[in-house]
Amino acid sequence: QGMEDDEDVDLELLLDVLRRTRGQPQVRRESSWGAWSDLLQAHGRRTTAREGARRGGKEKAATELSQKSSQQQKSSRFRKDSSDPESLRTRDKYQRVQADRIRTAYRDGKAQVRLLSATDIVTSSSISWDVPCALKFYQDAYGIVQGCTPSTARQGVCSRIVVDEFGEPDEMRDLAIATEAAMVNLFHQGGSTSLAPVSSLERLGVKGGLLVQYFLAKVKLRIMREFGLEVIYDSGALLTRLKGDPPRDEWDVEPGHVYWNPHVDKANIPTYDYSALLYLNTHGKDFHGGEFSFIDDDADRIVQPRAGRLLIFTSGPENLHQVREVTRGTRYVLAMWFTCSKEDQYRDED
Ligand SMILES: O=C(O)CCC(=O)C(=O)O
Ligand SMILES: [Fe+2]
Repeated sequence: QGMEDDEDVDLELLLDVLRRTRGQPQVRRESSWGAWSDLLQAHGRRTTAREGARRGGKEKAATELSQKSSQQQKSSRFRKDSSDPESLRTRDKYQRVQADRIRTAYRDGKAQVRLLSATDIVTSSSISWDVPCALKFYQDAYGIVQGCTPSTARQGVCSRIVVDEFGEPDEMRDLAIATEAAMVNLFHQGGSTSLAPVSSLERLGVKGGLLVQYFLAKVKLRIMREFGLEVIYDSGALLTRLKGDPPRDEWDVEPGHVYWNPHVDKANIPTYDYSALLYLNTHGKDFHGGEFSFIDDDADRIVQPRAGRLLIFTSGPENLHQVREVTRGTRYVLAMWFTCSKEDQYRDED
């Protein structure tokens, strides 16, 4: 027993990560501190426009699978916080797929590919890297929602997308200040402090609260546009502060807490479909360490946080990732998750 379910997830698709960019992404290098982007430029030259992408056999198979999936929509159902056997089975299966991905892909000595450094600025509207979707993984949570579930509109292709200057410097600074104020006298786990902003709008103050609501809506619209979706629903948000030198005080409920575990967002909350990270400050300037890394079988692919940078990606096992340990300074991020399941959308009472 045990292993049979794993075959449902088409993980061999993950073995050959397709790297393609869409349109004509442009990246400029900031002249002041740090110097890097040759790798990126080399990458850009090798990529082809998404529209011109060849539809290979794997993608065709993925389309067929997606069509088949839509006919079997009600085959299983995950319910958040539920202990019914179906939900427990789904959660258990998702955790096993995550463990499998970690076992295969998380190891020392891998190639380190920097997709974007903090000093690179994406000047085109966005830059994207495509990865094959783990389609079955999406189906099992609540069925397929055409026009929303990752890849249903895109022949089995999932993505990682970066938009720079999504938030203005002033907005990012104001939100970081509001976050810092809201986190006074809050419990923390070692270097990590998190706050669910939607249920703590008063705590964030008028400006901070408005900024969170504004960016939730703006990010949602951007995801719909980037992925060509008809609908999408909120599924939760978190403001997180990571400190390189965590204070050893009475608010520390878990000294030495490890927040840099590799994980699949959807393995932890099966109804998540799209993940978004809006960085409020900048690697190398405001903090050291704290890089975001996609953990692929062949390489780690790194995006360094930069104030105003939006990183969005599909939440399934095609996007195993980690945030690396912050070694110095303080890092702020607004993380947001979205679902295609109307029934599972975030409600304040949750
Ligand atoms: O802060 C980041 O860059 C990533 C955070 C993350 O992966 C998560 O909260 O699930
Ligand atoms: Fe995550």
